[in-house]
Amino acid sequence: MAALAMRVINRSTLNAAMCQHYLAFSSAKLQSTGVRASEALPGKVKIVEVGPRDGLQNEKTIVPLETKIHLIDMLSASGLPVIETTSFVSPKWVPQMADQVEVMKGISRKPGVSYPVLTPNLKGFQAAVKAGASEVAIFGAASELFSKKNINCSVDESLQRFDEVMKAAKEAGVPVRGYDYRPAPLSDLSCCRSKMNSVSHLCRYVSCVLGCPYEGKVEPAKVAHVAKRLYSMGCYEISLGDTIGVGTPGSMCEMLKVVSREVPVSALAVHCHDTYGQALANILVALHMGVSVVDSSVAGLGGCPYAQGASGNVATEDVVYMLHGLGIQTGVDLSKVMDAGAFICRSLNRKSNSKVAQATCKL
Ligand SMILES: CC(C)(COP(=O)([O-])OP(=O)([O-])OC[C@H]1O[C@@H](n2cnc3c(N)ncnc32)[C@H](O)[C@@H]1OP(=O)([O-])[O-])[C@@H](O)C(=O)NCCC(=O)NCCSC(=O)C[C@@](C)(O)CC(=O)[O-]
Repeated sequence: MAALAMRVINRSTLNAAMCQHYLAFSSAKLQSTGVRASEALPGKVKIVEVGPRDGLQNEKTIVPLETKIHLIDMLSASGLPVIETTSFVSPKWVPQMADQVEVMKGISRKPGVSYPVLTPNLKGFQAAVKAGASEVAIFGAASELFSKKNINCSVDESLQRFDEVMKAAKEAGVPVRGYDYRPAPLSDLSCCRSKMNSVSHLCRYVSCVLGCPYEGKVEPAKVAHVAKRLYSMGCYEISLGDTIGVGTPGSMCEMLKVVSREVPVSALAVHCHDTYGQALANILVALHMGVSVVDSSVAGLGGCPYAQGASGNVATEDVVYMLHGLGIQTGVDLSKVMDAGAFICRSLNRKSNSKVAQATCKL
């Protein structure tokens, strides 16, 4: 009994210390900007829906093309501003994404919505542009072993490949606005997107920012190094991926503190998998620290084929529910996202991972 009490005390002391650390950092940051704590959360958040790509890439059975297209069209009808649509990666590595050109052809592009696609190298970039992609995402990692398993090269080699993608795009005369484009305030995004619809620009991922399935703990300095390189290459948005969902509010806070010394927080997004049930708490910490772009996956689908044991992304339904509950605007119609979630779960013959969808079903 005494041992149990001691464990409880130790844990609460630890939590209190973590909280104090987080609050001290937030309030120092807030004081320097003159903002009161109650006003600290962003008024608007951009949700990047990754379900059709991150959500489906790990499915063992090939999802029919029509299902993918219908899912994307349902998601765009819900008001989501960005829908990561597919990957231009090797079909030998990720067979589920082999229909990328047909997916791009089949979707009904809604004005004002961005449909980025994943590209690991020059070959993928060229194919994506040929298929009419208006935005591409490159994806690196903060962990050497994960980089090797995921894209078959070291972190440095991957950065060289991304640099090549940038240069080739420039030489080929492909307008890559990512070089000097910075996201406009969210209120201006719709006009900005309509101007960007015909161009390609680059954004995105650093994986394993809070832990690696092969290396364990990842130092925030490594994350900051890769994020800084991507940012200085011209990526307008760097999404920090907790690929295996091991992060906690404490480690998220620590990592963001280090990364935001190198990359402005306005250019950072968070991408949280929910393996340990920490994703919403981690997102809330990120919002308090100034992040206003959040990745999520409808019905909490997903996982990375090269990160065994990683569960899906945080569910879009749950993120929207939390943000709206905090009075934060997203422009997303929750009931329509839930319809999209119900559709894909029926198609895959599986229960939704979204708590909001589960709760609503029971009501
Ligand atoms: C990067 C490669 C291609 C290197 O793969 P490789 O085998 O080292 O490449 P290679 O250059 O030796 O080429 C081998 C073959 O692939 C072809 N190839 C080469 N490039 C392409 C391409 N772009 N598209 C289509 N085909 C391609 C190439 O033409 C050749 O074909 P072959 O001559 O054998 O017939 C491979 O490792 C790959 O495709 N990896 C992708 C892995 C992946 O998609 N992982 C999941 C996404 S990452 C993720 O989920 C994490 C994230 C983003 O969500 C964030 C988070 O949660 O942390």
